Amino acid sequence: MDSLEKELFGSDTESLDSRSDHGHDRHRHIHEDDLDIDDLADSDMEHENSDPLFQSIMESTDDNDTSYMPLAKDSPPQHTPHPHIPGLCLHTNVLSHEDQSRLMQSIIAKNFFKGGEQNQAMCFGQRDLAWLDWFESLLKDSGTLSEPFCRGDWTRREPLFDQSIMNLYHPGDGIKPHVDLARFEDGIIIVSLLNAITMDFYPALRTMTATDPVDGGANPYTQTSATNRAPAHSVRLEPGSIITLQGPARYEWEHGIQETTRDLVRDEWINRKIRVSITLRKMRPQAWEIGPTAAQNGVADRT
Ligand SMILES: O=C(O)CCC(=O)C(=O)O
Ligand SMILES: [Fe+2]
Repeated sequence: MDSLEKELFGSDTESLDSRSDHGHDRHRHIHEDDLDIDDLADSDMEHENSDPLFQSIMESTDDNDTSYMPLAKDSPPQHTPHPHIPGLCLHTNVLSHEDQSRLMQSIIAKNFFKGGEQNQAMCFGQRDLAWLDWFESLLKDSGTLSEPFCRGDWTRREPLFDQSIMNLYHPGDGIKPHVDLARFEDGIIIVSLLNAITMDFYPALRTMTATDPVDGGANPYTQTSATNRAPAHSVRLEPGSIITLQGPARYEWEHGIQETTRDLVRDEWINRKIRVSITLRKMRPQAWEIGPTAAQNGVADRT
């Protein structure tokens, strides 16, 4: 456990860890005006060490278990477009341990998951995401947003992101296959922290377009798709990695995470551990006009 503490809060060890659970009663909706602008100021070690989420991360660590994937610190970022899903690109080795620690410290300091009692938090606007400028530079410097992996039309938009969902997964937790709602623009990124998980992709039962009504109106879209479908493709999301979704990957494919405690990775079952993800998106202008109710409905249903 000492090793994880080092990893999280200033480190020279090789790996990080995490996981979560959900339920829609447990969603926490955060609006800019509700938040203190205290960024990392209160993220001192004492606070983190007494935080139940931090404790839970610590408890999920098993020094003898090497199944979680170390982040190759000295490896450069790699950008791998998916061979069968146009617009999906996996970017590995983007966030170092220090980068992940910085984000985790910020999440814990903001108490977004209420010490681990809630598994999803949404932020509208940028005010509570004190790390966003730094993070956008990191994305650009790492080549994650470069052509041909990401189209310039969205990577040059201002602001790049103004909506965020943070998800906490404990072993056994998942997220049902879904296409992200029409109220978000094309160009979505998902950042994986702490531990690896497998994300599955399915051809969408109902595809979407960039011009669908933001409220789903005439073309209602259900987040929850039919069960019992075998995924067409699976992608292993390592800690420190990012996936970018644009075009078909964003509108014509569903993504989801199975509710299971272990994933089959290259013939080997790997137990899940606590994982945190950050999804960053930009609201379509019309979605802001609909107001906070529509914005609140923008959360993926993790029940
Ligand atoms: O947690 C993840 O990796 C996926 C989250 C997601 O799909 C969403 O918030 O829409
Ligand atoms: Fe999603």
